[in-house]
Parts: sequence; structure tokens; C-alpha cells
Amino acid sequence: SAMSKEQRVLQYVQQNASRGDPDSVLAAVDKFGWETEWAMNLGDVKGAILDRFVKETAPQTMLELGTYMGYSAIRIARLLPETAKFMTVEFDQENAAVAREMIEFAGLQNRIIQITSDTADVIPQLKTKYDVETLDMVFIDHWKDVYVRDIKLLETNKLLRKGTVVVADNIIKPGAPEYAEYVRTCGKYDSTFHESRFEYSNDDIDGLEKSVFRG
Ligand SMILES: O=C(c1ccccc1)c1ccc(O)c(O)c1[N+](=O)[O-]
Ligand SMILES: [Mg+2]
Repeated sequence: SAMSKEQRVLQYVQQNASRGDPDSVLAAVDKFGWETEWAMNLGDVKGAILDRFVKETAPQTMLELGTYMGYSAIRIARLLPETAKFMTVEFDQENAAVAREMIEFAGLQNRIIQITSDTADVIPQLKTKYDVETLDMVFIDHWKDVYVRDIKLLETNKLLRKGTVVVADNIIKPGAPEYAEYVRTCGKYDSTFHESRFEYSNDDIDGLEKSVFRG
């Protein structure tokens, strides 16, 4: 059967990037996104903002909700030390399979724990099954209508501590208004909005919300 878009991107990466070179993998995905087919990767413009947050936070324990093709997982893992524990969760089996190959091509499979499951099931298991105490940083980029459900799950499962940095994509486009409202008004976070551009677009506005848990 014909390849999916995600498989087409993976093939482009395998034919145009250098194995074991994460930056060349990111560049290939972004070139495909700008020049051939749009895809819902974080992308180069918002990616540079996330890079800065990851470098500033230097997390030892990190969680990503929404792996998709693995672009942001590669983006994050390339900045983490070997000793860091980084888990990324994806519900869709096909996307998870593409991500696994993309992450392997980048040579980062030893730095990323890939979990193929529903985040609502994984979050309550992080302490017992994945030996997590608390999270230093979280990147939220899955279905926009479950952002609030999942940050509340992180709270009730005692996975956040004073200073945990929670970053969320797509605050403007497609939009996560209930999430933005929650983190900005619930009193548990110091939250800032970082305006940027939607992935592979020169015109559409989007941005990341960075919310630091007050503990
Ligand atoms: O929801 C969409 C979406 C909605 C409609 C059509 C295509 C994608 C989307 C768009 C941009 C994103 O950065 C992103 O993370 C997502 N997502 O699904 O998580
Ligand atoms: Mg996104």
C-alpha cells in the first residue's frame, strides 16, 4: 500500500540525512516540511525556543506527551546528558513505529524511552513502572483537548515539584485555550507565553506556554 506522509518523511530523512547526526535529521524533516509537505512537527522556529528552555532547565528527568514522528524527542534528547531519563509517549502505533526508526537513525535510541500508550494510562504508572520520583521538565504536544486532563494528572500523581518546567505547544494554533486559562489562573504556576510562528508557516501565529510549578 502507499506510504503514509510520516513514512515519506522518514524515507526522506534516511536518504538525505546522516545516520547518527541528530541535527542533520532535524534539518531534513524541516526541509521536507517547508518545501514538500506540511506536517505537525514542532519545527525549526518554535524548536529554537524549546531548545533554549531545555538548555536553561538542563533536566535530568523529562517527559514528552505526543511523540508523533519523533522530531521534538530528537530535538530534546540531543541536548540531554547520557545520564538523563527522557520518556516520550505516543498513542498512535503507526506514528510510534516511524518515530522509533527516526530516533534510531539519529542514534538517540539509548537516550529516549519510547512508550506507545495512552498518556492517561502512563502518567499514573510513571512512579511505579518507570521509576520516576518527580519530573524536572515536561513538553506537552499531543491532542489539544487533553492538555488540561493530563497536567491535572501530573499534579494529582505528585509528579511535579517546586520549579518543574511545563512547556506546551500550539497555544494559538490549533489552540489550547482551556489549557492556557488553567495554567495562567489556577495559582499553581508562574506561566509565560512565548509568541512564535506556526510550524512551516511564515504568516500564521502560534506560540509556546512555559509554566513553572510553584510547589
Ligand atoms: O491537532 C493538530 C492538527 C489539527 C488539524 C489538522 C492537523 C493537525 C495539530 C496541529 C499542529 C500541531 O503542532 C500539533 O501538535 C497538532 N496535534 O495534533 O497535536
Ligand atoms: Mg504541536
